[in-house]
Amino acid sequence: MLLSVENVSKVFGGNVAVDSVSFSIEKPAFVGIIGRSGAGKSTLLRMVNRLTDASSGAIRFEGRDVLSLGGSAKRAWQSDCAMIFQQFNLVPRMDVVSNVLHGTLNRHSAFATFFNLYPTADIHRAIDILDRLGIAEQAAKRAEALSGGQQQRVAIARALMQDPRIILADEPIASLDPMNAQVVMDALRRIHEEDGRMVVANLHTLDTARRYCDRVIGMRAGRIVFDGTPGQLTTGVARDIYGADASFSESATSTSIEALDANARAMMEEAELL
Ligand SMILES: Nc1ncnc2c1ncn2[C@@H]1O[C@H](COP(=O)(O)OP(=O)(O)OP(=O)(O)O)[C@@H](O)[C@H]1O
Repeated sequence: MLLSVENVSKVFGGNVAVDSVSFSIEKPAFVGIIGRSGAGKSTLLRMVNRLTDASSGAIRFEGRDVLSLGGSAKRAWQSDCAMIFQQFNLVPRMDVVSNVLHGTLNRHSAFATFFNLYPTADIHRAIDILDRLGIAEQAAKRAEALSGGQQQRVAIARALMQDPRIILADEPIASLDPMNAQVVMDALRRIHEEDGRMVVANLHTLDTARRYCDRVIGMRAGRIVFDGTPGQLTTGVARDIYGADASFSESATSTSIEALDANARAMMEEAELL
């Protein structure tokens, strides 16, 4: 068993954000977590990474309880499961390579980091990773000068600098247009396939989950209401996950260009604009 989440809950005040969630991942799969806003997806990922403390339950990686880790052991675990965020979380005014090198922060002294003194080998590695993601030519630019899709690839490069076993991606494409969303998802899928790293991604669109994931977990109001293959994720199941009524439209949760077009068309027809 690689990763196991056992009866994990998180309560904020009186609000149960994650309600006794259990699942396990046996091999380094590409797993998507879907559900409407507020379902508890972010909180769940943040508990795995130890950014948020769980209220109860256990999370084990290769049998080791990650919720009880402290100090350097906790930091080592956070290196093993790199997080990627919707808003990229780069340092905007800093150049791309330095942003990527920040991924090695845990390994260097505060002094070396403050003065941007990174070993040459790390700099070469950072550029190799950027090259692999198709953005090496952006290396010297400030992060803020890049497109959203490029910035998210810089964030992925920074994560890869940690050489993580798991990549936890919290809505990695929610801020991107469909074209950039595809580039970023393709990059994550390729990293998964070529390096054998586990990817667990919160996704807000069904079609992305169907297209990229080996397994999809559906959350509703803090609970897991679906856990299966993309093939088992029928429209009926999706309706249940999203808690939508009969007017539920798949294209409304889609990022694909065709589906968005179809959706816009339907809305315009409804408004009698066409
Ligand atoms: N730091 C916090 N303090 C209080 N309540 C919180 C906090 N973080 C999340 N919550 C609450 O926990 C619930 C689950 O939120 P969470 O962000 O995990 O959901 P989500 O499925 O990731 O949704 P979204 O896609 O909008 O981020 C929500 O009701 C939210 O308001």
